Amino acid sequence: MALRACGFIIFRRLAQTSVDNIEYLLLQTSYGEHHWTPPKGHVDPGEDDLTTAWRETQEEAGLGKEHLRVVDGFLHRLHYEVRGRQKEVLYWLAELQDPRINVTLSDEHQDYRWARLEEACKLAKYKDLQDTLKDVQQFLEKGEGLKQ
Ligand SMILES: Nc1nc2c(ncn2[C@@H]2O[C@H](COP(=O)(O)OP(=O)(O)OP(=O)(O)OP(=O)(O)OC[C@H]3O[C@@H](n4cnc5c(=O)[nH]c(N)nc54)[C@H](O)[C@@H]3O)[C@@H](O)[C@H]2O)c(=O)[nH]1
Repeated sequence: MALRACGFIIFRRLAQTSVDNIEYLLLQTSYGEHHWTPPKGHVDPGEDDLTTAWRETQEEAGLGKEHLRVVDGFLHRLHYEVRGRQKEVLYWLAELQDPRINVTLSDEHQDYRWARLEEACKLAKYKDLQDTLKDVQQFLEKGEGLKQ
């Protein structure tokens, strides 16, 4: 069976009225190649996808429903291979309501970064993830998904 993981692309705006200061949250694994991704993780047996996204975001970043506003109408799917197995990753989009809220990491990650698009794309070195972040940026720059 294919691997399946779910999570959130989380962004914050330091000035809530502007779209030119959007930052994305990326976490760096404390294992393997120390790669950077948004919070996400494997779907447990019987768990629905969005529940997984919330659970993993809480576990990996310490952020929950009280901190995040989910953006309607955005869901991206990535497909890549991990150790010879196909993996599907679903990302919803959410805004950190108060940009001053702290991120709390678990043992699975050793660092995190709030990064603007260009830096986020450098950290997230996979083209499919970079393209997803660029799509998010365009979506937000069109004014979609933003609460003024
Ligand atoms: N010690 C150790 N332990 C590990 C290791 N590996 C896992 N653990 C354990 O698993 C638990 C985590 O479980 P969850 O949190 O539930 O799941 P996920 O969040 O799904 O976690 P993963 O890290 O398994 O999955 P990915 O992020 O998908 O990375 C897998 C590979 O895919 C590539 N890759 C990543 N992102 C992209 C992308 O966007 N685009 C493309 N194209 N490629 C991408 C990249 O090459 C990468 O190496 C940890 O607690 C560990 O116990 C490991 O190497 N050493």
